Amino acid sequence: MITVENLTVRYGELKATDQVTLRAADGLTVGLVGPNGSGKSSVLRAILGGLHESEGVIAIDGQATTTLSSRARSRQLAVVAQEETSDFPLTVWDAVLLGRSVYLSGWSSYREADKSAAEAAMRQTGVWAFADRPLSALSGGERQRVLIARALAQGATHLLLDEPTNHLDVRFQHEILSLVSSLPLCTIVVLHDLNLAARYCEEIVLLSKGRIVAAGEPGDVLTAQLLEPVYEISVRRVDQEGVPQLLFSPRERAITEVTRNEPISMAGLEG
Ligand SMILES: Nc1ncnc2c1ncn2[C@@H]1O[C@H](COP(=O)(O)OP(=O)(O)OP(=O)(O)O)[C@@H](O)[C@H]1O
Repeated sequence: MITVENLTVRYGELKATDQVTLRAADGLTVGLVGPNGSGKSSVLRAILGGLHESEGVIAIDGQATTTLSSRARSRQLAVVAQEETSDFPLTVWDAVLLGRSVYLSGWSSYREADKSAAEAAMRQTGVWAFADRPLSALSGGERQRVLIARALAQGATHLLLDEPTNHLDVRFQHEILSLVSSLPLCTIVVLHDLNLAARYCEEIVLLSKGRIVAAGEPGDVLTAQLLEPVYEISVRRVDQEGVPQLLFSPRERAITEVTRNEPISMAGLEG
C-alpha cells in the first residue's frame, strides 16, 4: 500500500501540490489524472523521494519512505518515467537486466534467477524478440515496453508509471494497461487519456491546480460535472458495458455547432 498524507511540493515560490492525501491499496491500479501542470508528476516524484522541498508523510506498506534506504525503496518500488533516455549503448536485454541490479551485492554478477526474471518480464511485455537490439534503435513505443519490462523484472510490489502509453499505438495502449492492471501490485499511474483511465483503473484521483478535486471509482469521478470545470472542455459521457467513456468537444466548437446551419458569410473573403 502507498499512502500520501498532506503532501505539499514546492519549487521555490511555486506550490505544485497543496495538501494532497491519497491511498493506493495493494492489488489496485490508481489513476492520477488532471490537466497539464496540475501536479501529477510532482506527486510521483515525491513518492520516489526525489524532491527535497516537500512536506507531508509518504509511506510504503506503512513505513515512511524517509526511513528506507534507496536500495530498500528500489526493491519495493519500481518506476516507469516519462521520456527516459540513456547515453549508454545498452541492448534491450541489458536494459531489462538492469532492473535486477537492486539484488546484486558488490561486484557480483547476475544469477540465473535474475536472467529468468528478466526473460519472463520481456515475454510478458512482448519485447523478447528485441532482446539483442540496441535500446537506442527502438521506436518510442517499443522502448516504453522495455522500460515496463525492466520495472517488472525488478520484482517490486509497488509500481509508479508516468504516462506509460505516451508513445504507444492504440493496441499497445490497451495491452500495456491491461497487463499493468492485471498485475497483483499496488500501482499508481499518471494518465492523460481519461478513457484508458476509466477502463483500466479501479480508482481515480483527479487533480487540479495541485489539489485533489475528487477521488473514487471511475464512474463517480469521471463525470461531466467534475471534469468540465477542471479541463474547461465540454464532456459527454457514454457508458459502454459499464465502463464510462467520454467524448470531448472544445467549448467554442459546441457554440459553433449550434449555428452551423446558418449561411456562411463571404464578407472579408471577396477580393
Ligand atoms: N523542476 C521544476 N521546477 C520548477 N517548477 C516545476 C518543476 N517541475 C514542475 N514544475 C511546476 O510545477 C507544477 C506541477 O508540475 P507537474 O509536472 O507536477 O504537473 P503535471 O500534472 O505532471 O503536468 P503535465 O501533465 O504537463 O506533465 C507546474 O506548474 C510546473 O510548471
